[in-house]
Amino acid sequence: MAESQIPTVDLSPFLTQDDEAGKKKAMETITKACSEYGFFQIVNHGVPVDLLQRALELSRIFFDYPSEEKLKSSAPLDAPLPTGYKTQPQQSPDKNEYLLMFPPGSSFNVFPQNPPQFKQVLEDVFSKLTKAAVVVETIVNQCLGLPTNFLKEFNHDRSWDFMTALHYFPATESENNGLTQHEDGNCLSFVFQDNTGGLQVLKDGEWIPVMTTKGTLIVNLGDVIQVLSNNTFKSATHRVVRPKGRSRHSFAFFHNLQGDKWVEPLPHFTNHIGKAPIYRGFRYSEYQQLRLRNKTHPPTSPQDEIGINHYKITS
Ligand SMILES: O=C(O)CCC(=O)C(=O)O
Ligand SMILES: [Fe+2]
Repeated sequence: MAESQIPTVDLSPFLTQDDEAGKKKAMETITKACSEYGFFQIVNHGVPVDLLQRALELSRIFFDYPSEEKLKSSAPLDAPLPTGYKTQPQQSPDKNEYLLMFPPGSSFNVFPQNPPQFKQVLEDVFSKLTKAAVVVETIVNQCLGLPTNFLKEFNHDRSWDFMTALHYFPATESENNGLTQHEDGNCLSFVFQDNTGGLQVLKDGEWIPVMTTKGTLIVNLGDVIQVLSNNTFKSATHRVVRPKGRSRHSFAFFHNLQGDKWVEPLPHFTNHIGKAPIYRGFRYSEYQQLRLRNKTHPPTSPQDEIGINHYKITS
């Protein structure tokens, strides 16, 4: 029987106290989790618990509206990713609908008019999660033994960060896929979900259900960190399974890299330690476009989706 929880890390030693022992303990837990499977959860992260709950409530109200209302906040595809309300293509195995936004103030954003408080709450959650992500990125930087502020400087442009509010439809008798097994393409992702559960992480070949308590944020590493660290830290494999008889609501926040950035294994994890690079370098926007195509034109077989192995050096 698999352990039913992923490790929980208290971020207060980094935010409010000068607690060296607390920091050390947190870093040991994060290093272990990131080396093995790329997932952990955080508490005392600085994002108010009430705000996270409010966002889930308003999201539920929004997704309960009829299609005509939701489609009012649908936008054409002119941003790095489509913003506003979207449904998955008919042939997609992912049975969800979502609302996507870039940082508050981005000209790409299209917000629903209703419920009226939704826009403000989405913007507040986004801003708070941005701050939490910078803190976690700094900790990951330290866990990887990189020079101080290396990741912060490498990933200094926040304009490609994005967030989705997700609604998963209840499972049918024959089928329960909500979001197919995948790794995220970005640097770090944060997820919070309602008490329905359904998020699962692959750990030692077993799917572990991630049940969260109110206010806990789930963190997973993405492909950019895996490539930069030459597989020292893992991009987490995860999926969403839909329960029967009830909808599921969640939010995913993507601490993302600006598209022009060049991504390749860092010398710290290659030349400096006499290890061959596992990936060839690539421009991040190219990878994001390939991944977007997986969504807009889902391949017949999910195994044919393009992931980070596209850049793996094979010989
Ligand atoms: O809805 C969730 O819990 C996870 C979402 C996710 O993994 C994603 O959007 O990449
Ligand atoms: Fe994901």
